[in-house]
Amino acid sequence: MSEYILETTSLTKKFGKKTAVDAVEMHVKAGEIYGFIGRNGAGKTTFLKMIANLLHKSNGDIKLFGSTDLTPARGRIGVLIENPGLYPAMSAYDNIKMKCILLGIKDSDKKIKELLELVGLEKVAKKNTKNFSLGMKQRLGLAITLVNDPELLLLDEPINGLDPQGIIEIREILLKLQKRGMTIIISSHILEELGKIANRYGVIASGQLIKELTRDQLEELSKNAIQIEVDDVAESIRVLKKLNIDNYDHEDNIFRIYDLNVDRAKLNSTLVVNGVLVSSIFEQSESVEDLFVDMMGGANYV
Ligand SMILES: Nc1ncnc2c1ncn2[C@@H]1O[C@H](COP(=O)(O)OP(=O)(O)OP(=O)(O)O)[C@@H](O)[C@H]1O
Repeated sequence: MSEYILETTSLTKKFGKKTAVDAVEMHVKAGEIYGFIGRNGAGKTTFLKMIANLLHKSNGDIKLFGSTDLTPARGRIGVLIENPGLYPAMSAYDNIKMKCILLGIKDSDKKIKELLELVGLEKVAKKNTKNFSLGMKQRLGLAITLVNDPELLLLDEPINGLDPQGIIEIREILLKLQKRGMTIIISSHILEELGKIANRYGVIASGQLIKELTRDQLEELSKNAIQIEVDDVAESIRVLKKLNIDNYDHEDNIFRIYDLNVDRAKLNSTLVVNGVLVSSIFEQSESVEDLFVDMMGGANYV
């Protein structure tokens, strides 16, 4: 069986000539919180809608729970995309009850109370939802999404428009759900908040999944390092070995050395003596925020 709960291959959606999702290959493992990051219009909602069968794909494949038989698999997911769609004249309790009735769940009282408690709305259970704050509405929407005990939750911008307290509340609920074994995909353009809870990230820009990386990889990238750009990778590796520098990695011709005590002048001159052209050498410390901005195409990207 596939190690992924969700796996897409070349998943594509075109609206006329516009390619909103462009050959996306996403990989989500069981138990992860997957942060799906991209600017407005990058293609997050369109992607999630295809997974949830709210939009037909133009091309590519979707595998859910290791299977391409998506009808039963979709019964195991919960979806909160765009507004929660509440009945404003009904109480929080009755809004959840409506979903239970729709799904044919009988004797739902215990379940409804548990869900209200999970999302911190037990004290306002009998109040009409029309006077709820945005945060309360989102939490109720989440509770409704959980009625069928989904194993995978798709949340599209669930913290959009929430105040800091509202964001913290949603974050805590998601962490509780993860502890229970749920897998969660959460899309957002608010990088900082995802940075705190996600285990894996997918960065999307102009419909393309630019990068997938784990939290460990992200932390590694945001560690302080001496960064050097060289013209000869093989020779540089030999020089680093000669200088007993082994705490480094490199991507193409850019090396990142994580030992900040390395003598930069000596490093530079040794490389040059060995025929390596060094086009830059500097200490780099990039915040997680900056890293994401870079991956999404820079601060001025539109
Ligand atoms: N039904 C549609 N018809 C035509 N174009 C569409 C349609 N839905 C989305 N698009 C376009 O596809 C692109 C991706 O939109 P999408 O809503 O998926 O992005 P997003 O990352 O979710 O951004 P946002 O958070 O602003 O919704 C955008 O350029 C959008 O204008």
